[in-house]
Amino acid sequence: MAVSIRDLTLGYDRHPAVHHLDVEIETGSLTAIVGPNGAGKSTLLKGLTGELVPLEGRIDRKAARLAYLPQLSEVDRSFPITVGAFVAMGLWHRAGAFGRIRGADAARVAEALVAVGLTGFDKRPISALSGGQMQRVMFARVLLQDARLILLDEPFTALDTRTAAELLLVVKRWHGEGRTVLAVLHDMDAVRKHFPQTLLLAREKVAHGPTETVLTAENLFRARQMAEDFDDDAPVCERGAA
Ligand SMILES: Nc1ncnc2c1ncn2[C@@H]1O[C@H](COP(=O)(O)OP(=O)(O)OP(=O)(O)O)[C@@H](O)[C@H]1O
Repeated sequence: MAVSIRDLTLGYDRHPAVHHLDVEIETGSLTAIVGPNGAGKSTLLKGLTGELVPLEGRIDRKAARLAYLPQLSEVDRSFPITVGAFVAMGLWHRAGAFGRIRGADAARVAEALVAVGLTGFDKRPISALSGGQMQRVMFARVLLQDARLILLDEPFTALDTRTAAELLLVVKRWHGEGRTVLAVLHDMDAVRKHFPQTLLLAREKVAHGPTETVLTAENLFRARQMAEDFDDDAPVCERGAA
């Protein structure tokens, strides 16, 4: 098991956004996390990275190192850093936070840029990139992290068809290499076509398992109904109080 989630409640200012979640993620699985807006999908990824500490329950993960691709909108693209330096951050596990990137590592950065179709972009400032190019740069950084557990938050949103298709191939390569991949997605057709496992979330788990058994009309209807009842002012643990 790559990730074991037990009775997990996550939230902000003690208001729960993910409620009493029990999920086991198999090692080497390729899982889509889907659900209505505000369902807690990004929150769950932040719990898995450790950015958010559980209000209740626990997360056990086998992999010591994970890679996380945040939503593009969360990345400060005005920060004065070159593409090469941004991608090289993926090598921190080798070089240390203040280590210098040189020799073989510089070659690795160049290779990662080639792999995402950005050959020769290393000296450009990230502020000069389009959204799709920036998304490719973030994929290159994940490539260098060489992590067994990879978390992707809306990796294909706002990309043109070609860029999305190319980055999907990168995700499939990670899956082929036996890495565990979890991706928050909104495009149900893409999920049905390319993601064998799905977790359908509406603050609580609606369903988890093989995609065709999860994305049924009945489950999607239930998730929508649960979304209508979302209460951002709910106390920290309604179920516990009941
Ligand atoms: N930093 C934050 N501070 C306070 N509340 C937050 C914060 N981030 C998210 N929330 C709230 O937590 C709930 C779940 O949000 P989350 O972003 O996890 O949902 P999501 O399923 O990823 O939604 P979307 O599909 O719209 O991206 C929402 O009610 C949201 O307003």
